[in-house]
Amino acid sequence: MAKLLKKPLKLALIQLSTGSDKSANLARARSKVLEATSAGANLVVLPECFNSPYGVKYFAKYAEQLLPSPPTKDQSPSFHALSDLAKEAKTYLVGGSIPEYWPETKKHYNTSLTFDPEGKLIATHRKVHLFDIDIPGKITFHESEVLSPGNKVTIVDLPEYGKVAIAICYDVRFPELAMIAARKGAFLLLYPGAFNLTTGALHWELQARARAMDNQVYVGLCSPARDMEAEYNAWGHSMVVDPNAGIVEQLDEKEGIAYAELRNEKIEETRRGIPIYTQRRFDVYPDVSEGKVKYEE
Ligand SMILES: NC(=O)CC(=O)C(=O)O
Repeated sequence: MAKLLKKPLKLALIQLSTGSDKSANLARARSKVLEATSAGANLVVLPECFNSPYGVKYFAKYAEQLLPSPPTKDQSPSFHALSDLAKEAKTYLVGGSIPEYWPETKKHYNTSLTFDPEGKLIATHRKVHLFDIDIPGKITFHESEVLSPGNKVTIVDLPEYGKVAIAICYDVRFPELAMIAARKGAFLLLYPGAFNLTTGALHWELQARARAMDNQVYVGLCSPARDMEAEYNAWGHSMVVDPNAGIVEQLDEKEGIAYAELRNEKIEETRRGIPIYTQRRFDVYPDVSEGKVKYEE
């Protein structure tokens, strides 16, 4: 069996307290990322909308221009803060997500930027599935009032470690995306995400464990910390799940960092024990990772 994860990797998910002051959010993210790398993290993840409050009315207000890449500091202070931070901390950094504006098309996106330890941008993922839901008496949310969807599966190859898939929050509910990434060789599926008190209680842990179980890979969900003063109350509970669907680490709702040591042996042991990877019946149903798939490495 080829090694999906070439050597052990220490993952850190930063469950960040965020507020309405973008500069303060960026400064707080910097101090927590440096704390994580001081503790030995090689790959650090920030939450969805880590530089702004999460809400339809905030997307345009906080949006930054990311294209053409690289943007200037005026166009995207967050791009430069993340790039500088990855370099300073000498880490792979998944910059949660930020609201993006592309003036040529006048479209907004919910976009995740990933940087390597030299500060180079190595992946961009625009949230593919927009969070449009209506649970009467509980929560109504329509990202599509402002945002446009991304249109690809995103996989990034970290040369020393292997392939990691990056998607955002509601994307976790679509098993096809995870399955495609896993079948293209990802050892880890990462989702910066901000579930809420309704959907978090229902499905946060279940989604993480289901994606891990279906694909026998590691899964990381990284939430903002809960703020009961904010209009949108994030669920928190950032967590890492192993390839056998076991919870390696899960936070409560407060600010914190979830750490996990990821090892290839755990993937191999899981796949040896329950060998669904070699038992698929593509003569009965199609392989979703083949054919017309838009993805980018
Ligand atoms: N915020 C999201 O995109 C998704 C979410 O909260 C959910 O799926 O539940």
